[in-house]
Amino acid sequence: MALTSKVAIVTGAAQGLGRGFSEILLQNGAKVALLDVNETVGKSLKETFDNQYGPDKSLFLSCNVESEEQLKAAFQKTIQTFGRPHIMCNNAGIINESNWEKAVSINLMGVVRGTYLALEHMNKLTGGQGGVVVNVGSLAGLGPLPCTPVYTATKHGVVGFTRAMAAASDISGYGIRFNVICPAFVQTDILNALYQPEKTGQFSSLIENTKKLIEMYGIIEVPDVSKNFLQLVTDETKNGEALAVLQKGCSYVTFPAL
Ligand SMILES: NC(=O)C1=CN([C@@H]2O[C@H](COP(=O)(O)OP(=O)(O)OC[C@H]3O[C@@H](n4cnc5c(N)ncnc54)[C@H](O)[C@@H]3O)[C@@H](O)[C@H]2O)C=CC1
Ligand SMILES: CC/C=C\CC(=O)/C=C/C=C\C=C\C=C\[C@@H](O)[C@@H](O)C/C=C\CCC(=O)O
Repeated sequence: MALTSKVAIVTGAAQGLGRGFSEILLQNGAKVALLDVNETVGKSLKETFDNQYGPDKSLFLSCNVESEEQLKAAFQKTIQTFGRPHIMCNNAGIINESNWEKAVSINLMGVVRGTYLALEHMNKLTGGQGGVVVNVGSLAGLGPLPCTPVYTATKHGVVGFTRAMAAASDISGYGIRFNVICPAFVQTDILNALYQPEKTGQFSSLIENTKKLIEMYGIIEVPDVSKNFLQLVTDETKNGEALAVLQKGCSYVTFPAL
């Protein structure tokens, strides 16, 4: 998929991986709707992108992915401004084992909400142009992260949901590809949560295990993930793929055929 003039929507775009994904899409000629609950940082990023890529290449929209109404409004505003979307990245996510219902609502339900809205507007069977959805899982979506059982569950859910959507699209002919990116530890603010007892809750005592995992896997930088994200967006042979991104390199996950 060539990205020139394509329309992308990225959730959690204000910072971290979402900012990286948005930036590489802009660098490759796409127009990007930046959705985030953090208005201050999101509006500041929009100013930065305006200076780098021009004022008509990105759009910041305040949006909480816990709200179906706000996501629907963000899609409508994107379509009014740029036209129908071709690319959807459901990236917004948190760590909160204390308020685990919030983590489920954002990390898993927010991905379902965003994916279903993308299907509604991109499905070739209902007038859409087709396209690609890249959901953000985690290495914790492929194996357990002991300090965050619910976060692990949400990410396993994102992986399974995305693979099922890819299979449904293949069978039904939506013309949409669905892939999931599964990074290990990346240098962003979310890592701070691992050291905050109010976020790790009853699993705060596992901090030493977490530190060992971080030592074992290392910490990768956002651009190393963004370049692999771009592969999932542009390579039209990729549907139903889970791409693990580790410090030692990246690999497409082979799942057992049961
Ligand atoms: N940093 C890491 O080590 C890894 C992160 N991930 C995933 O990457 C995604 C992005 O996280 P990071 O960039 O690392 O963290 P981050 O905390 O730097 O960025 C998360 C962004 O999502 C936004 N956000 C949070 N809740 C939201 C909501 N309800 N609605 C809309 N936006 C919301 C935040 O305002 C922030 O801009 C998450 O899904 C995370 O689980 C996956 C693997 C590794
Ligand atoms: C609490 C989350 C902190 C930051 C965000 C995030 O998602 C980071 C995840 C980083 C690492 C997760 C590691 C999980 C490790 C084990 O469960 C393994 O079983 C993972 C499965 C396959 C690993 C493949 C490999 O090591 O080559």
